[in-house]
Amino acid sequence: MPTFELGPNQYGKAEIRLVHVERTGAGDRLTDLNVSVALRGDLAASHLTGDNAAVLPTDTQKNTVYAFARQFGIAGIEAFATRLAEHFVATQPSIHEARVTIERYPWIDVDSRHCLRRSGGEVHTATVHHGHYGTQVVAGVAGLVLLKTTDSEFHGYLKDRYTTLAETRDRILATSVNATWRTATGFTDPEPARAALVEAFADTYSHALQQTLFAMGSRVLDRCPDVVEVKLSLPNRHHFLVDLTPFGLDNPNEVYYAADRPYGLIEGVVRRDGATIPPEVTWTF
Ligand SMILES: O=c1[nH]c(=O)c2[nH]c(=O)[nH]c2[nH]1
Repeated sequence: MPTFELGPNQYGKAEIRLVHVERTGAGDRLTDLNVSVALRGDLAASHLTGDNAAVLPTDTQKNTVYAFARQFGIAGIEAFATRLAEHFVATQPSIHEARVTIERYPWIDVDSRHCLRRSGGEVHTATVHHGHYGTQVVAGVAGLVLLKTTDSEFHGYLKDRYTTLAETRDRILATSVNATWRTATGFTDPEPARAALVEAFADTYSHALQQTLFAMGSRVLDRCPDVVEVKLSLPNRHHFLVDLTPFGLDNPNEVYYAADRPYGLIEGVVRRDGATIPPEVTWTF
């Protein structure tokens, strides 16, 4: 009968998506992190016999990350990771080593108040349809990630027996803009359309992402006379306020869990009155 032994092992909560908003009078400061924790120590029994006496649950590790963000803020990712790693080793005798890895996603201020754009990842697109009908140019932008730390509400919606969503008068609104626009005349500079999308997202007080979508499309039509219609596909990147009350902490719109899926997907076309889509032009969102 062969015998086997347990080799090196570690465990922890990976990819804890934490968004921290420091609300200052001079504009909100956003920190967007992906935190992973790995712990090592006297953990053989949990693997060999199922005895969990030495196991600090990964769920607890996740809670600690959110609670520390509220209690201590996030001055820098090195300091935040060090505080967490030291905590796990100092407070749990069974844990001898901790590795905390943090990725920080950089954001750029769109205005001096509440709107930011995530840097990198944005793609500009162009699709040309050419045939007996002439040439149709569809230009666009994809992966343009925008976020407002406030000026967004969602309430007054339908409720049925399956509804659990709480109405909110103040939430984070974030999306990754996928937009295409069709011009009547062919080539056009995409920058004014892109700028109009960002500007409308920033300055529209939102009651729903649907309303923001229409405002964004309308702003493009307003600013770009040669654009006939705009198609928008806006994933609602949900940010859920973390309930810190079990840890004796309040959460005045400061610590959020950034969920990646599932997400709402709000899509629509905004066009000039009377604009017709040539049947030859097949839209792709
Ligand atoms: O802006 C929103 N539109 C919705 O249709 C919706 N549905 C939901 O659960 N949250 C939101 N937010």
